[in-house]
Amino acid sequence: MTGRGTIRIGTRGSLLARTQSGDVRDALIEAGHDAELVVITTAGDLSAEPVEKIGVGVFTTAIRAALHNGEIDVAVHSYKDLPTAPEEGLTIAAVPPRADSRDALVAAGGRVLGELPPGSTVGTSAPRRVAQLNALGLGLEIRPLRGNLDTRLGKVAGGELDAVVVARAGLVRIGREDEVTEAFDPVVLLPAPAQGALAVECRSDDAELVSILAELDDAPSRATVDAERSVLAALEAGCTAPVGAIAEVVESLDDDGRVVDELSLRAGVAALDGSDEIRASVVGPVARAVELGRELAAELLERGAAEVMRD
Ligand SMILES: NCc1[nH]cc(CCC(=O)O)c1CC(=O)O
Repeated sequence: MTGRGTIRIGTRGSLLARTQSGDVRDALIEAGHDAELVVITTAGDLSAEPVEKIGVGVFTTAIRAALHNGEIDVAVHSYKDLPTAPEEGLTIAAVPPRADSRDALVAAGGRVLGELPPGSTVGTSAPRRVAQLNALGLGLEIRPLRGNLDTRLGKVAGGELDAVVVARAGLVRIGREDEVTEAFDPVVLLPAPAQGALAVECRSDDAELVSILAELDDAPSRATVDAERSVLAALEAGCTAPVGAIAEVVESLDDDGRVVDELSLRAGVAALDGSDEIRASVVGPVARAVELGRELAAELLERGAAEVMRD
């Protein structure tokens, strides 16, 4: 037990947010600390507008404000929702073991993507998903989609859409992974940088809490997220940009035949209408995660990524 009293964890009110914050609370309790959830309503929860309209960071600003003013001690974010710029006075003290980073299709009739005929309606608002789905050239009708996961899945069950594309991790967290009809290999659809990862944040000057939370950190998960977000930052793009990235820790053999961990990173950008797409990949030391991301972004830019994203 710590002498500091109950650790207050700020969370959005959605089932997904409460579940993932609840996991962090449970991990803290498991480690012998007192912790509780404090639900905070964000502008993103109140608006049905596409995220590109209401702005990057819409889900996280209110929670960070509560952290700054001391209403809460810890914020648990979906890492992919965080702007790439670091927040003054706050520290990401832990990246817990990451969930599946892949995007998932939930289609009527249990169909996979290749079974959807041209003209099928597929709901998703993320420009990254729109662009990559269009680039596949399947003649799909991409429709805007917002709201919590329950609302999104309801559009398929209710017959309004033939399919939706969402993050598989979100469905796993709310116990609805059974509804996934296809988990997209990144070769088909590159996930959002940091998808499936959590960022556990606290005030930088709360040294005691920084070290308590550090016990929840998973180094490989942090390395993959650092690499992916480094691509995004170097492209000067935000979480609503048509940028996909996935990093994985893979085993390889060094010059002496010893098994060593390396970081494999793939990333790409696509034009919203699918008319153009650029992808690249790199493999290197895990300790160079951020540099590898920057190098990959530089290659993408050299090959015209800025122009592709503008189209
Ligand atoms: N943009 C919304 C969002 N932010 C985090 C998740 C859940 C998955 C995750 O933690 O990456 C989702 C839903 C989705 O993209 O389908």
